[in-house]
Amino acid sequence: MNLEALRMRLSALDRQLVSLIAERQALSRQVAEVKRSAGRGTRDFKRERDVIMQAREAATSLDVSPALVESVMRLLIRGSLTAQERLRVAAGGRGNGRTALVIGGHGKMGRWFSDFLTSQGYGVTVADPNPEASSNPQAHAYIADWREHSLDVDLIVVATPLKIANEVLLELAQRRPRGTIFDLGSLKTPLRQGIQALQSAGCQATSVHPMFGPDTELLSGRHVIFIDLGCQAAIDEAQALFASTMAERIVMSLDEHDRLIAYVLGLSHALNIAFFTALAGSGEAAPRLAQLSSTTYDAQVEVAGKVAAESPELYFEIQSLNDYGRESLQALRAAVEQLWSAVSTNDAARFARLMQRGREYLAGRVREA
Ligand SMILES: O=C(O)C(=O)C[C@]1(C(=O)O)C=C[C@@H](O)C=C1
Repeated sequence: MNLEALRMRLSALDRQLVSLIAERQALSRQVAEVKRSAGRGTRDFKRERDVIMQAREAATSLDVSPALVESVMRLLIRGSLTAQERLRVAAGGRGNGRTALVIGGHGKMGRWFSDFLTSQGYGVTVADPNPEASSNPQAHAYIADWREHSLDVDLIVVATPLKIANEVLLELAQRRPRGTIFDLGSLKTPLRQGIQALQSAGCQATSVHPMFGPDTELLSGRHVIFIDLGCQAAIDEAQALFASTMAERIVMSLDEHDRLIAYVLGLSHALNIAFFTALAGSGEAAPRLAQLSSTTYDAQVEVAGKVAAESPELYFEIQSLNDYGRESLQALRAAVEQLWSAVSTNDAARFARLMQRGREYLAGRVREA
């Protein structure tokens, strides 16, 4: 058979594969329905393991790489979970007849949240000075300035950049709206004033930090943090929005949040910024490096590339506005200093101790992917 004929056979097989995937997805939606009426959760880790083991066995008997088949199965299960989670959120119908205002709803997380609320049946109004950028213009009502809104809604989500969010919370506190109010800030200490004003005004307020980016489709394995501001009704209301998702929900205090975020976001961003700054400053070496690769280097470059593409304004806020931010940046300096002194004094034992300590620390916290 010539190349052309072989490629035609491959294309025909690919079409069959795609229609089998469609059939699998349709079946998995039926499974979702059955599990929901039986009151069972969406994710079933034991079943996933069985599905993967069966596929690996079948691969072995057909002389196909079990690793290849396992990765395909994992993608398919992920596809099932995404579709099933969406169905559940929609069927949860929390928003039926309820209304929400998303201030800053045309920003990245604002758009994610507006769509999330719409999928639950909320009537969503987006307030944003930028008229463009709606992900779904038919689905949401739009107003440029939230100050012109009556605020007579069940839910107000503040999704503006951090610098503006504090002002918005202060102004909201003055108007004392009836609905539940929360912001989506990556840091909470810069919002302390606004949050306290909401508390003293007797508003039903909490503060939420979705620990995922705006491109996230599946919430399994993701975390959402809720800040306890002393109003349990607000926490319940905000948590209920995620009840039909697979996201893990965590409640903590405002200070604990920022202390932890200084490491989770602050340190990991800082490390990547240091990495690409060092590479970019490596002069002659930089273009040559692009032609080489190693597993660790490639993985690190991929993460660093994502960090470099993020908003400098947001990333600067995360470094500079956190009351606890200096602590993690200093920890990074101290760590580089320890590495430097082990290497520059040719102290192999000290270097090995650094590696050993890291291995022990990481072994204690590795989770299943
Ligand atoms: O068997 C189920 O319960 C499914 O929902 C299907 C499926 C799959 O795609 O195979 C998807 C998610 C579950 O966690 C386990 C398996």
